[in-house]
Order: sequence, then C-alpha cells, then structure tokens
Amino acid sequence: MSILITGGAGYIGSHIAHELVDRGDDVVILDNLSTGVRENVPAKAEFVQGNVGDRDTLSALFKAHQIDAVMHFAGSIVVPESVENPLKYYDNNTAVTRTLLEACVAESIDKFVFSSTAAVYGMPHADELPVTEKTPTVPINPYGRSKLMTEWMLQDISHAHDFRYVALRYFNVAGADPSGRTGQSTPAATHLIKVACQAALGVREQLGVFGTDYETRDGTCVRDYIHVTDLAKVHLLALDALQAGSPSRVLNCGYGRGFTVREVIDSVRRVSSVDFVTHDLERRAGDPPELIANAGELRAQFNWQPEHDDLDHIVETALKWERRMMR
Ligand SMILES: NC(=O)c1ccc[n+]([C@@H]2O[C@H](COP(=O)([O-])OP(=O)(O)OC[C@H]3O[C@@H](n4cnc5c(N)ncnc54)[C@H](O)[C@@H]3O)[C@@H](O)[C@H]2O)c1
Ligand SMILES: O=c1ccn([C@@H]2O[C@H](COP(=O)(O)OP(=O)(O)O[C@H]3O[C@H](CO)[C@H](O)[C@H](O)[C@H]3O)[C@@H](O)[C@H]2O)c(=O)[nH]1
Repeated sequence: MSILITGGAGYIGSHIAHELVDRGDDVVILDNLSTGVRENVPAKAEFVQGNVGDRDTLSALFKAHQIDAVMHFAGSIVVPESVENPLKYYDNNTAVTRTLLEACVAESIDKFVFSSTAAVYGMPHADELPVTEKTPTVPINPYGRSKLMTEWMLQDISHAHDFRYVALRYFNVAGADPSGRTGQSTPAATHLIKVACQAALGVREQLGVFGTDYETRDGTCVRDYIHVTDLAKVHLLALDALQAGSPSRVLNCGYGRGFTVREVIDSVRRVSSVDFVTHDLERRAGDPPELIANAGELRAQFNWQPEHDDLDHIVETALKWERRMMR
C-alpha cells in the first residue's frame, strides 16, 4: 500500500513510519516540523515539509502520489497549552483535519486512521473504570474537545461518503523504538516518563509530582502506559482491517492496567540506578485521578498481542533514547 502519514516526523508517527517501511509499504510523510524531527523519518520514506491545513500542498501531494490510505498524527498535544490558547487547538487539530478530510473525500481516499486520545473521556467516575469505548465522552479541556470534534467529523463523513476510518484513543504513550531508530525527541515534552528519564540523566534538576492526595493506592494519579511499539502494531492492524473492507471503528489503546506516578518514578530510579530528586507539588489542573483503558475491544477486533507490556522495559527504552539524545 501507499500511505500518507501526517505528523510522521513526530514521536508516534515516526514509529509507525518505520514499521510500515520495514514491511515494504510505500510511505509519504507530510510534516511541518513544528515539533517533529527530520532525522527520525525513515530514509526510505518520502518526506514533504508542509502544513496539513494547506489545501494546495495536499492537492499537489495527492497528484504526485497514488495514496491508498491516510494515517493522521499531525496535531498539537499539550493539554495546559490548549487551555491557554484554545484557538490554536481548534485550528491545528480540528480545522486542519477538516481540510485534510475534504481533500480525502475529493480524492476518493476511503481509508483513514486517526490519532485520538483518552482525553475525550475527561474525568471518568471511579465506577466507570476501566473506561470502555461506550463510556460517555465529556472532555474537560480544548485539547480533548478538539479531538472529539474530529471523531464526530469522521463519523459523519463515513455516513455521507464512501469512507471508513479507525479512530484510536491512545492512553499514555511511552517508551521508544527498541532498536533505537526513533523516540520522543521534543525537548519541551511534558510526559511523565520522558521528564523522569531527563531527571535521571541530569538533563533537568528535579521532577515535580503533581498531586499526592488523590484517592489512589499511594495518593498519586494512575495512568495506563502503553509502549509506542505495541501502539505502532495496532496501527498496522487497523490499516490492514480497513484494507480488508472492515467497517469504521473507535478503539481504546492501552493495556488495561495502571501505574501511579510514584510507581513510574520508582521504575525510572530502578532502571537508571539514579536516585534523582522529586518534589511533591499541588495537583495539576484537569488531571483525572485514574485513567485506565478497557482494551478488550481492541484485542477482540484485531487479535492484538502486545509484546512490550512491562513498565521497566518501557522505561528502559525511553532512557536509552534519552541517552542517545544527549550525544
Ligand atoms: N503522546 C501521547 O501520549 C499521545 C496520547 C494521545 C494522543 N496522541 C496523539 O497522537 C498524535 C501524535 O502525537 P505525538 O506524541 O507523536 O506528538 P508529536 O508532537 O511528536 O508529533 C506531532 C507531529 O505533527 C507535526 N505537525 C503538527 N501540526 C502540523 C501541521 N499542521 N502540519 C504538518 N505537521 C504538523 C509536528 O511537527 C510533529 O512532527 C497527536 O495527534 C496526538 O494528539 C498522543
Ligand atoms: O512532570 C510531571 C509530569 C506528569 N506528572 C503526572 O504524571 C501523570 C501523567 O501525565 P502526562 O503529562 O505524562 O500525561 P497525561 O496523563 O496528562 O496525558 C494527557 O495528555 C497526553 C498528551 O500530552 C495524551 O493526549 C493523553 O491522552 C492525555 O490524557 C499525570 O498524573 C501528571 O500529573 C507529574 O506528576 N509530573
């Protein structure tokens, strides 16, 4: 297949690009390098630098390449920034995607894989955990809303046109390609495992723990951390299912178990053998106490068999990548 990957120079998109190239698919990447890194793109992929929201760029790209399917990773992803600058998120996540979808419909591209997020669930109640795809979607920040609006566009388009999609609701994506080809390279990334690894390596002096008074086993928030390589495999399965004619789907992507912030920090200390400093801080606004996926649907639909479901292994690959970035 010939696949357009938007945001393919970014953290998650570059992992999928490598997997697709490995199995012999043709990959075209469209990325404006706002947070992505050119070096993380596989050598065998064609790279186009440009904005997904630019209709002329899209038309030229679709004219130059016979694209069979689109995988859409490009977007803005920092939750607190979305609260401060909501219009950036409704533009770069919702409006830009609308332009991309318009181009897909015009070009009769009927297969689409979308990076959605667990943030669409907002603050699920304790009795709603682990969340299923049927748990009400009540996002509490512009980031989550901008992504949910895209899910709605996809649903409506799939009813109106010959168009099928898989929207993957990622939980907390972490780790790096075990063979070291790519990883989380955005210096200002805020994800817990990334910043904890930076603290272990002395890139940052300390790590703040946002909130220690939650009703969880040690008072800190619980998240479902999924290794990026297992998530990449899900994308390949989603693409193959669409290619085989399967209907549109929305699927949670997690392992179905959670770790507290303190458990993650213990893991990073254990794996790095560095007892870095942490400070307890106030709760961060908008953090749900616990977010765990019910991933039963994903396993049932795609027969997905994760291979990296081990917190220390996730941390080990993230740490290895962080060391490489220091060179
Ligand atoms: N990282 C996570 O834990 C997580 C969790 C849930 C969902 N997601 C979603 O997964 C997707 C990928 O996230 P990531 O962690 O790889 O982020 P990232 O910032 O590393 O990757 C995003 C990529 O898109 C590019 N980009 C952004 N806007 C663009 C535009 N208008 N035109 C062209 N390129 C553009 C960036 O340069 C970057 O390469 C995002 O849509 C994000 O919302 C990520
Ligand atoms: O320096 C830090 C960073 C994080 N945390 C805590 O660690 C947990 C995980 O935080 P992350 O920032 O790593 O990720 P989130 O759980 O906030 O994830 C949200 O933002 C992501 C994108 O950044 C994804 O979209 C995801 O789906 C969405 O729920 C949270 O309890 C957070 O408060 C800290 O204590 N200190």
